[in-house]
Amino acid sequence: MTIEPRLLEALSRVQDPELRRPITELGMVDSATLSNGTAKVRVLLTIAGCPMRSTIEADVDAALRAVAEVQHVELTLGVMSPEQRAELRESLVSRSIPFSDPASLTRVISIASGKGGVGKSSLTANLACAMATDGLRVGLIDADVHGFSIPGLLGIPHASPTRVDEMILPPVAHGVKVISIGMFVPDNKPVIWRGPMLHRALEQFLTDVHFGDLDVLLLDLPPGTGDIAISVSQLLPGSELVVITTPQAAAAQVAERAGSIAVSTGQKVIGVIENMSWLQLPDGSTMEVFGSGGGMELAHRLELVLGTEVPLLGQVALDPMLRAGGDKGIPLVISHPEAPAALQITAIARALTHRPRGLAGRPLGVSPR
Ligand SMILES: Nc1ncnc2c1ncn2[C@@H]1O[C@H](COP(=O)(O)OP(=O)(O)OP(=O)(O)O)[C@@H](O)[C@H]1O
Repeated sequence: MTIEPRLLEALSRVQDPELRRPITELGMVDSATLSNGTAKVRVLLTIAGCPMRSTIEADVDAALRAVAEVQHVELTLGVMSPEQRAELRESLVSRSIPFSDPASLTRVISIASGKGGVGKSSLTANLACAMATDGLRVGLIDADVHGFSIPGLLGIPHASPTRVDEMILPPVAHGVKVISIGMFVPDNKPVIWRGPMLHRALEQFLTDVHFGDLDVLLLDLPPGTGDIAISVSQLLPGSELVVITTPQAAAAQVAERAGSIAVSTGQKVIGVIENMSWLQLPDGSTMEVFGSGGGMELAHRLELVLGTEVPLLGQVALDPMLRAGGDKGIPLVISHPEAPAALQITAIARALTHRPRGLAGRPLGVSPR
């Protein structure tokens, strides 16, 4: 195997679109020679039917043509042998959950709600896209076993992960690496597993799915205080919780239960988001369709229960375009980033990711009830 150093340098700038690592590090460059202005390169794909074949081909071609001495490119594509794939897998797959390592720099944030329909999944999808738009490396796990809506909200309702032997590569939508329990059950049927089955499924996701280095991992939890919330706290002890509510007093009371689960799981509740806070009318006035004050009330209640500071991270207006964006699979923060609701979500995303080391989630010195 010969690899010409100038070509190697150029090829090190080509990333495998799924593994997000330079192809030179993944053992994909089989040979690369340069003679009389012709670069002859052989690149090995991880699997025969690699869906990213043409992207890799184009990226390699462009990288080689950027080398001053190269006038012609002769690129051939091959496929890794089972031994080469095993070697690659060994280098990538860790048998433990990378995000539970105390040294992990990934911020893990679970999004919870007291009941369904408050916009938890819509906000999670938009928050993830807002973070990715800000240049962060974002993963999103749809753990809402009662209704896997995240792939649809992100425009990839039928996407399935790519498998390289036992390694699972998540599909990417709007710059977010997405995995959903729905991608592993036949016909996207709701899952009726409970307790240990769910725990095992989540554990497998977190271990086998290769997310690569992430800045943030968001989890869309099922509404209420179910088994998944407990599993998340056990499998990802460093994970933090955000609770979504609507402005209605009754909704805030139900949401308090979802937040106060943190007392027993030991998770930090880092804030509350109030969704559907008001509707902007054509004359410029606002209508509080679902009442007001629920977000603030929930934040106060959780502070009392948990004995830690729980800020209201923001309020998001009702916006028919947000609903339409969800139906089309293009989140509002992407399609209409200037819309008030999109700006509110982006501000919350920034508050979550650029949090100064404040009191949020830390004991206030008040005894929990
Ligand atoms: N701010 C908003 N403005 C307008 N529509 C919204 C807003 N937030 C959510 N919706 C709409 O409300 C409905 C419920 O939202 P979503 O499915 O995200 O809720 P959820 O809390 O995740 O529910 P579940 O947990 O039952 O899946 C959807 O049709 C969604 O488009």
